Amino acid sequence: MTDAPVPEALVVMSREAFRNQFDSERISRLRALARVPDPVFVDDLDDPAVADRLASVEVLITGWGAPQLTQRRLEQMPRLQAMLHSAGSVRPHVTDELWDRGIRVAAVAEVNAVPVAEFTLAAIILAGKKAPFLAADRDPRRDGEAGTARFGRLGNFGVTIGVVGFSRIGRRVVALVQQLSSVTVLVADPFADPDEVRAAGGIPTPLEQLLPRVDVLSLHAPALPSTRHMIGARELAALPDHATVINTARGSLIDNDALVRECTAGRLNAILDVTDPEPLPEDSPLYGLPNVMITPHLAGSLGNELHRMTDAALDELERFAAGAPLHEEVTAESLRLSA
Ligand SMILES: NC(=O)C1=CN([C@@H]2O[C@H](COP(=O)(O)OP(=O)(O)OC[C@H]3O[C@@H](n4cnc5c(N)ncnc54)[C@H](O)[C@@H]3O)[C@@H](O)[C@H]2O)C=CC1
Ligand SMILES: O=C(O)C(=O)CO
Repeated sequence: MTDAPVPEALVVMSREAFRNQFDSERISRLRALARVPDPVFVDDLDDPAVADRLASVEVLITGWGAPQLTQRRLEQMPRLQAMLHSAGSVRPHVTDELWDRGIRVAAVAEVNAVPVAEFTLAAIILAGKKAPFLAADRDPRRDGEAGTARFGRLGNFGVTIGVVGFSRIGRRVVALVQQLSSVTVLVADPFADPDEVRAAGGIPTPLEQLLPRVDVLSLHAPALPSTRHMIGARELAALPDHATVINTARGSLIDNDALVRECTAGRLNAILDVTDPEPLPEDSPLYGLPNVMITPHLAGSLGNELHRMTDAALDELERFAAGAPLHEEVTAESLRLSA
């Protein structure tokens, strides 16, 4: 530690997020790293009762439920020096004014990538076994070969996996699937360095060449205007019969209507941790299909995995307080292609 002054910190997130992310041990660590007058956290920056805290705060630890830090809000925080985001994407919370004012921004997306990649590995293995679909199948013909054939080829030996987005999560998925005994991993990402993809065990492949070759398509690109419906009717039609689409990224990457058509026809299977819209309307045909497994956006953050994100944000606070470089600093430029 240096003799740098101890910064004043405040946690800004929903009450539920705070309860999930900050147990007494982590509140103690926060208090050891920073001056934290009461309240430790606020969920409403517009509450007049917190105006004094905003006037003196130097570091915000943000999370789910935090508002966007607009110019108006930043004017309430004249001493703010850093925003350390302890949840998934920082994008909805930031504005250019942060960087214009020289406020430093850090994220924990690398840490958040770990459980998403692990969930994806599990989904890929189960998709090979067709386990979620066979478990959900209520067709009396499901016993034996006839049952399994409805969902496609069975098994993980020799499968081809298509990874879209050599992102933080995509890279981890490519690394994790190397542990499977015999898989081919194709990677579509126009911004990735092909040598890095090859070094990780993937084969750089343009999306249109990847689609017809995969047993499993796993999406890991960020939600940007350029990625909206990147998997549309044409791309889904290019997938082989019985391929499984895994989406842990964002629902907007897929044209939902086209996916509904393919899955209702029984031609494709899907494992969806994210949907468009989210949640799906109660009458969405996707709910009733045995070839579709839907989880409620849980891949990245649930239960004890939230503590890993809190710890990573507190590690950033420790670095900030010591005047050390931040581990995952976000700049306006680094957000251009990012989640
Ligand atoms: N299900 C969950 O709980 C969670 C989902 N996510 C989502 O997972 C996805 C990946 O997150 P990260 O790995 O942090 O993303 P990231 O921010 O690391 O992704 C950036 C990379 O995506 C790639 N990319 C950009 N445009 C692309 C395109 N058109 N085609 C292919 N690749 C493209 C580029 O290589 C870029 O560097 C995001 O959509 C994110 O919102 C993230 C955390 C939790
Ligand atoms: O915030 C995100 O990006 C998530 O998807 C939840 O971890």
